[in-house]
Formats: sequence, C-alpha cells, structure tokens
Amino acid sequence: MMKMKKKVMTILMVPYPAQGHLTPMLHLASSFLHLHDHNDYYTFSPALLLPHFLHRQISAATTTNVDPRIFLVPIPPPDEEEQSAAAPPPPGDFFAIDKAIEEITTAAGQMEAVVRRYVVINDEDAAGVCMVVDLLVSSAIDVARRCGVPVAGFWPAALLTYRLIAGIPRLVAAGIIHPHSGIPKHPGAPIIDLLPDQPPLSTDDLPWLIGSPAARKARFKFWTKALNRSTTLQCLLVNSSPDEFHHHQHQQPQVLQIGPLTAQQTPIASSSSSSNRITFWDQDSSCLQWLDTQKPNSVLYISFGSWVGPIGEPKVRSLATSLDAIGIPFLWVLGPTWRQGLPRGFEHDLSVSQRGRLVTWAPQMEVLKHGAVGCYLTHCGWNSTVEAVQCRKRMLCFPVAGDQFVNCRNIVEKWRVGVELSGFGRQELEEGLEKVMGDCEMNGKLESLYELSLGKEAKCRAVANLIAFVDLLI
Ligand SMILES: O=c1ccn([C@@H]2O[C@H](COP(=O)(O)OP(=O)(O)O[C@H]3O[C@H](CO)[C@@H](O)[C@H](O)[C@H]3O)[C@@H](O)[C@H]2O)c(=O)[nH]1
Repeated sequence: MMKMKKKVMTILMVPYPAQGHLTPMLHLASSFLHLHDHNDYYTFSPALLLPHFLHRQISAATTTNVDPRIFLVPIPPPDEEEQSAAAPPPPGDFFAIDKAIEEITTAAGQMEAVVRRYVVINDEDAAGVCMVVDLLVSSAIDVARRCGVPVAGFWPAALLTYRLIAGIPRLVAAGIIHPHSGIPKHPGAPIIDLLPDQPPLSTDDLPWLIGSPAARKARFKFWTKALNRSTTLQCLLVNSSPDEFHHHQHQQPQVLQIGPLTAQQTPIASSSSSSNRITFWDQDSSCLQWLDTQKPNSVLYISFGSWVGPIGEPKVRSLATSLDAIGIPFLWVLGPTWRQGLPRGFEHDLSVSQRGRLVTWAPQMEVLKHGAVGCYLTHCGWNSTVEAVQCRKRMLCFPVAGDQFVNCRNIVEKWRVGVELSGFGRQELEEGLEKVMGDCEMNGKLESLYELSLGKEAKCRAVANLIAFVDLLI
C-alpha cells in the first residue's frame, strides 16, 4: 500500500519574554518536532513569535543554539522595524512588558498581520495553523480568535499555581479576597480544596501579592484579565507532570499536563532537545572547573533565577557575611548590579582564597548535575525546581515573589525534598544547612519524586496528553 504523505501543521507559539518562560516553550517546540512519529497524518512545524525586543536580545546572546526546524519570528518583522541603532531598550519591568505586548497584539498590531500571513499560505502540503499561547501573553488569544486559528494556552509553571489563579472567582465568592484588589481579607488564612493532596497554602502565598498595594492590585487585574481570556480556550497545556497531582476537572479549558519540560528531557525526546538552548546572558562555564576541585556534595549552589527582582542589597550583604562566617564552599549567581551589596573586599578575598565563586550566569543544568554540589539555595522558580529534582539535589528554599511561595510549599511540605530558609543571618543559614543536609530520608524522597515526575511512566502519560492535545485542537 502506498504510504500517505504527511501534511505540515504549523504551530505558532507565543512565549512570554522571560527566561523561565522561553525555556520551557522551546522544549515544547522540540516535543512538537518529535510528534510526527506518533501521528499518521501530520508533521509539525513550530515557530516562536517573539516581540522584537526579545528577538534582538536572543540574537545578541552567544549561548543561543536552536534546532533549525524551530523558527524564531520577530514581531514586527525587521523590515518594519526601526534601525537597530535607534532601537529603544527592552521594557524593564512586568508592567512595561505587558504594555509592549498588548501593543503588538491589538487588532492593528503587528502580530495579527504575521499570523494572517501563515493562514493564507496556499501549499498543498500545508495542513493549517494553530497557536499555543503562554497565559501571561493572554492578549495573543484574541489575535488567534480574530484570525480564526485554533488556540491552546500554555502554563509554564506548576499546576497548583494555575489552580490558584483559576480559583480567583471562588476566592472572591468565599469572601477570602477583595474582588477588586485581590488583597486577602485575613492575611495568613488557609486556602483549601484547590487540588486533592495539595500542601497547605495560605492567602500569603497568592501569586499576585508582589510589591506596593498599587502593584498588587495591578497584578491582580492582570491575572483576572488573563483568566477571562483563558475561559474561551479549549485546552491548556501545563508544564507539570501528569502524576504530580491527580487532577479531575470538567471546566474549560481542559487541563493537559504535558511536563515537566526540562533541558535534555522533554517527555517525548531525550537527546535532540539538549541542543535547544537560549540563554539571555553569557554563561560562565569556568565555574565547572572550579567545581571539579571541590569535594563531593560539599558546595552550596545559590541562584535566585532570572526575572523577579533579586533579594536586595541588605540581604546580599547578610548572605555574603554568613557564607564567610560558616566557611562553606559556594557557587553564587549574582549579577553585577547586585554585587554592590557585597561587603567591602569580599570579591577580592574570594579570588585569593578560591573558597567560592561568583558568576553572573551559570550553566545551571551542568552545575546541578555536578557531584560537588550538595545543595541548592533557590528562589523556587518552577524551572529551577524541576531541574533540581532532575539532578536529585536537595533545596534550601528562599521564595522571593509570585508562584515561588507555592512551589516552596510543594518542595518543603508535600515532597519533603527541601527546607525553607527563614533568613540569611549566620544562625538561620547554619540551621537551614544542618537540617537539609542532615535529613537521611531526602535522597530517597528525591529519587521517588524523580521517578514520579520524570520517570518512564510519567513521560508516557505526558506524551499521551500531548497526542490528545493534537486530536483536540486539529
Ligand atoms: O545562572 C543561571 C540561573 C538560571 N539559569 C536558568 O534560568 C532558568 C530560570 O527559570 P526559573 O527557575 O523558572 O526562574 P525565573 O527565570 O525567575 O522564572 C520566572 O518564571 C517561572 C515560570 O513561570 C516562575 O516559576 C518564576 O517564579 C519566575 O520568576 C532555569 O532554567 C535555569 O536553569 C541558568 O541557566 N543560569
């Protein structure tokens, strides 16, 4: 029998312009490339639609390595853009990014023109177009609707955080938060019944409670807008393992857990995805040689992620002083601006003693895989959390903002693979380290969690969900 030629389905993907969002979406794109082995009719051609400032930043980064079958499409296309010499700096904060995105996704904005160009491609091999949109870029859902393109949402973080956001109407109805500001009526009150088997959460963990009262209100508005747009979605791809929570839900959108998507281990591909990497900053790989000189399990790796404001100068100073006093070897990711918080002479002393290393950006996966790293002091960003589990590293948790408090509850209270740090004073750090390194059950717990979320069975279910997504959308 003659084999049918497969048609090409274009998947236009819209990531949010932050490292912790772009990375999992790139892994998802890579998974789509491999889906053709699981589908008799289609192959899939992913293209990432990137705001021009993000595209420019990526093009300038030296550690960009993307499978050539994944297209990176700037919005607007460069010919319509100003000369790069005149290009304004990228938007600096959450609200400026949101404004920039809303501008390119309006009816008159340039994203719609780009999507329409894909829609009209009249090629006999082309099967059509669909879109996958990060919920933080929810205005792109409207673009898809106006262009008549099927669209799914993408949630790059934990399912539990999504359930908190999706639970806003219930939190309002139950009188737990103020309807217009999202501010809890009773700080610290428990939040129950979002997911079976969830760790204890309180109103202090709500992800929009960041910054001043006005900023909190604005973030709450941002989420209610995203939530309203998302209710029109047929399905939402969530970057959590299907086995992480048993989740039965009959609401729209239908949740499909297709993760966790990590470097070198998307559910569907184990090798080729490792070549897909975009990092916004140059990695300092020399720290790996320094790690080679350290004893097994002796080094504390410290990183507070890429996006949300780091911990602030006083905390930087306090952590540096405590590290000095305790004398533990450490590898600390600390950007140049935040180094102003370091005690006088700290960097110089370090370069003489070689007792620790400061880097502006580390090859995090390689660092976490290294046998010298015994523990990871983390802000509990979702990608970092998953990577720590993948590398079976214990965590000292210091959540800073957003979903990180929810992730911390999972790590400390549900999975028991980490300890929450109460502060950066010497005693607090010493006690935290003793607790996390002295727990004899943690290795076993990390192994089981790895198996549950990244093991063979979990991967099979994630792939099955990805296949279900294709059937749903096409
Ligand atoms: O020196 C470094 C530090 C980090 N990373 C990588 O950067 C990513 C960081 O992602 P994540 O841990 O999720 O943190 P953020 O970049 O801060 O992510 C934002 O987005 C996440 C997904 O929505 C949220 O969970 C976080 O709270 C939010 O801050 C990870 O893949 C790390 O491997 C490096 O490669 N080198």
